[in-house]
Amino acid sequence: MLTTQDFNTFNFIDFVCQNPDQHERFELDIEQGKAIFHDAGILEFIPKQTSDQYVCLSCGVHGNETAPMEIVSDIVRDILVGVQSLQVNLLILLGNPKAMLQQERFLEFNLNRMFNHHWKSYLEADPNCYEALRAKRLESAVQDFFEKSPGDARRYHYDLHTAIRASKHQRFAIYPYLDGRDAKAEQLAFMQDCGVNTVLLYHKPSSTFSYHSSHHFKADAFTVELGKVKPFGENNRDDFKQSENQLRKLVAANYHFNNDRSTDELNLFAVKKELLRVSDDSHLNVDDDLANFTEFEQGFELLSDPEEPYVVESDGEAIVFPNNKVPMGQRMALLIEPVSLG
Ligand SMILES: O=C(O)CCC(=O)N[C@@H](CCC(=O)O)C(=O)O
Ligand SMILES: [Zn+2]
Repeated sequence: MLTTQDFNTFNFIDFVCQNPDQHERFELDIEQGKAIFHDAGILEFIPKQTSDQYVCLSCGVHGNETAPMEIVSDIVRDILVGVQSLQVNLLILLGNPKAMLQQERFLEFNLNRMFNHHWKSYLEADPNCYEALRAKRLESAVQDFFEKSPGDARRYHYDLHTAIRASKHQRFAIYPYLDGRDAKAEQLAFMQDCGVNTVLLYHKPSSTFSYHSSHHFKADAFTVELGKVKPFGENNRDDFKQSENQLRKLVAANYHFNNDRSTDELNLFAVKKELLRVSDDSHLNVDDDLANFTEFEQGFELLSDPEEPYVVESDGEAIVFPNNKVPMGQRMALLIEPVSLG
């Protein structure tokens, strides 16, 4: 059991690694309010002063994306110790503890393809599917958290990732489909303040965690790619400092959202097409080390497939997240094009 004496050395990653099957809820009174350990990797902080801001920071939805877990773990320790001010309702989620233990992206299935209730079909096929059970549990944690917020409260969910490959834009975010709502200038400004100068507007509902929070709870939600995947301990934390500092400001209710920041420096893209695996023979003709946002020339056969190949239609079409190792029906890459704010 955790006591206040342990706070100085508390490491959320180690704690979750040691207790991946811990499902018992326990509460601790801390100097700045309350810490509620709901389940493995599900930790809620309630500040002493009531707040109308509900912030969810998730990381480790892919178990090998270590830098965001290190950042979040440090923030947790600093809240417990009292050196990080806690002025918002905060939900911290470490998404896939068992994949993290193995430093793998996932055990069996990609957790970030299971939200928005997509876990149901996986559970029908296998009632013990770890990732499906985890998606269900994470959804209920987010639901309990956001449903406590009054109607006019601010709800935020930043799902922190790192990308498999290098990227022409080192940090970038996916703004999930907004179901007809407008992109928010203040959110794009927040991304820029985090050092995220590239945003990709998603074009349709999806099964990602950020879309789930955006769709069901009208949260301002993003998937944020903060850098490149590296093993624990090998991240250069200076590369992440700017993002970490803004997240810390947010937790301290010390970040002031504003609509007036210029978006001149923002690279905005929209998804033109999802390239899906449609057969066992679907194959992207890209090198393993090809950087995200690499552009292609018209006429290049980007996706080979006997039935549905994709040939680049115009110069400058680019891709992100190319992956030849996805199951049938899942996306092998996103084809994107630059856009400007309407
Ligand atoms: O680098 C890669 O290929 C994957 C990085 C990653 O995990 N990205 C997320 C993006 C989620 C979204 O589209 O909002 C994912 O693929 O789940
Ligand atoms: Zn990821």
